[in-house]
Amino acid sequence: MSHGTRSGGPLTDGSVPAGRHAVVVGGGLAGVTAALALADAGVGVTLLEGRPRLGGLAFSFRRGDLTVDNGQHVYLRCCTAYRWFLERIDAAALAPLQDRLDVPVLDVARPEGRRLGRLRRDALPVPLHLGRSLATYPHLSLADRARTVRAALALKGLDLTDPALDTQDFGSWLTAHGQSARAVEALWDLVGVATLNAVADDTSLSLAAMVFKTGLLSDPAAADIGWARVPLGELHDRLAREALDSAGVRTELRTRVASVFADGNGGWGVRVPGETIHADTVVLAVPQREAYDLLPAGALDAPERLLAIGTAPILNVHVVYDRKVLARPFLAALGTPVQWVFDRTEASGLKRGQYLALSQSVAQDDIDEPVAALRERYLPELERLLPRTRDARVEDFFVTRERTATFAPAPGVGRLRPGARTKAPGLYLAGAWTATGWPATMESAVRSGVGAADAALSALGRPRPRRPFALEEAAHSAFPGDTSRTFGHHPEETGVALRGGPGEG
Ligand SMILES: Cc1cc2nc3c(=O)[nH]c(=O)nc-3n(C[C@H](O)[C@H](O)[C@H](O)COP(=O)(O)OP(=O)(O)OC[C@H]3O[C@@H](n4cnc5c(N)ncnc54)[C@H](O)[C@@H]3O)c2cc1C
Repeated sequence: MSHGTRSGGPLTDGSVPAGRHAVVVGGGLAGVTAALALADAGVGVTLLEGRPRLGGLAFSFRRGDLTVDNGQHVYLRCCTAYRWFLERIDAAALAPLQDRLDVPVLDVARPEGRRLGRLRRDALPVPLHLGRSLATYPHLSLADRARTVRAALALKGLDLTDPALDTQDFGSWLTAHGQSARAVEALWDLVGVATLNAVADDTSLSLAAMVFKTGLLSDPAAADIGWARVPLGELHDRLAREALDSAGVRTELRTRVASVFADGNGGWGVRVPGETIHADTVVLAVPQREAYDLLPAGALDAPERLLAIGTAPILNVHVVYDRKVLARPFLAALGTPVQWVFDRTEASGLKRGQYLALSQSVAQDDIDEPVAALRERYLPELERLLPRTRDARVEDFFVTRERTATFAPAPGVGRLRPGARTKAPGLYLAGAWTATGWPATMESAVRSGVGAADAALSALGRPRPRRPFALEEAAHSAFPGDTSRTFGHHPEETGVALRGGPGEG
């Protein structure tokens, strides 16, 4: 960037009208969303990202001829905000959803040998849509299956607006509702570990109930799984950048923000190396620790709470075989340290053989292990899981480590997560870790970006869209009284004019 002092926004002639400049700090999904939402509403936006790419925690890199994702990412049909985001950047076709939820679950630790089960849905109303699948799920005893249905119905009855839920842990609740250790392993943690990045004992009942209610007990199609058939960078970096460019957002990569300060004229100064950018609105869409460092004094009542939000690691183990060893696009595993295995061959550009990525959540035990130790641990496990690997040659083996992949969804985390508004006028927070009601997901990141943009537009007095943005309705139905959310206050005031949003037409 050049040196000097200037206003944010598209700086072609420096004549952007006052009251319409926003700087968004952080080019992850939250920041890109906030920038798009503000620009779509007519605000001049500068997006500042410290790294040489957009996409934050969901990105790709090159390794020889392969394009590798730092971690396998999936989303569900109920992720309405992330689905909007995909549409907005013209990428929905590149990350399609299953027609119907169908998860192969392979147990390799049964005395009688390997056994494949499936979690899938029928076209029946909730909760019958899962009835047949649960009734025939071979990884649970008959008694466990019956008790699972009873617990699911009890979960469905929980009031997500009850703050007491966040003080309890999901594991104790499951035990109190008759769930055996096996039911937790083969069902509740199978889903929960992948979506929450914590085992039931370490998870807030509030967040767990939100995930299971929204994903499995709201709409029959809610848990249909979607994932990118191209590298994540194609979506979150290249196509996001194209959308930002055509919306008129000025995007600066490799531009790390050093501080944010009140400029004395009712606006904000944003310091980057060699320069200060002035703006009326600043959205901090950075991780919680960085937000803590950048927040001016007095912007939050208890900023130290941000530092109390824990983090949790995810490890991805990448193995390239010289031949095809897995016939399905993905599977979940039981009775082995391997959790979920995805076929990445096509997305990575591999021309010969097969490339598998093992997505290992709750990876505290593995995250600092040397590659050699991980190789020794996981290759034999893959031989147990996928017999065809026994004759295959390993062409490449490497790992990607994300030590702070998500915030830890521990009991009590709910009261630590701030909303989009701060006490400082014109300064907003976004990020998957803010108070969206969702665990640390792409959905939470996009929702937070919409929430921050919405709060900013409301304060700027920007015209509201005729129709409330559909996310608002979706959020209300999931969290009817969640006052920590930052979508607007009343229907005609809510939502951001997001092009291509499902409520438009
Ligand atoms: C391995 C892995 C697997 C995952 N799997 C899934 C999944 O299957 N499904 C799912 O929904 N979610 C998944 N997630 C979570 C999901 O990726 C995140 O929740 C989401 O991407 C967070 O987006 P964000 O914008 O809130 O934050 P981030 O992605 O952290 O973005 C913050 C950005 O701010 C930038 N920044 C920080 N400080 C500054 C500064 N001072 N100046 C300028 N820029 C700055 C950072 O460089 C970064 O780009 C996974 C995450 C990981 C790591």
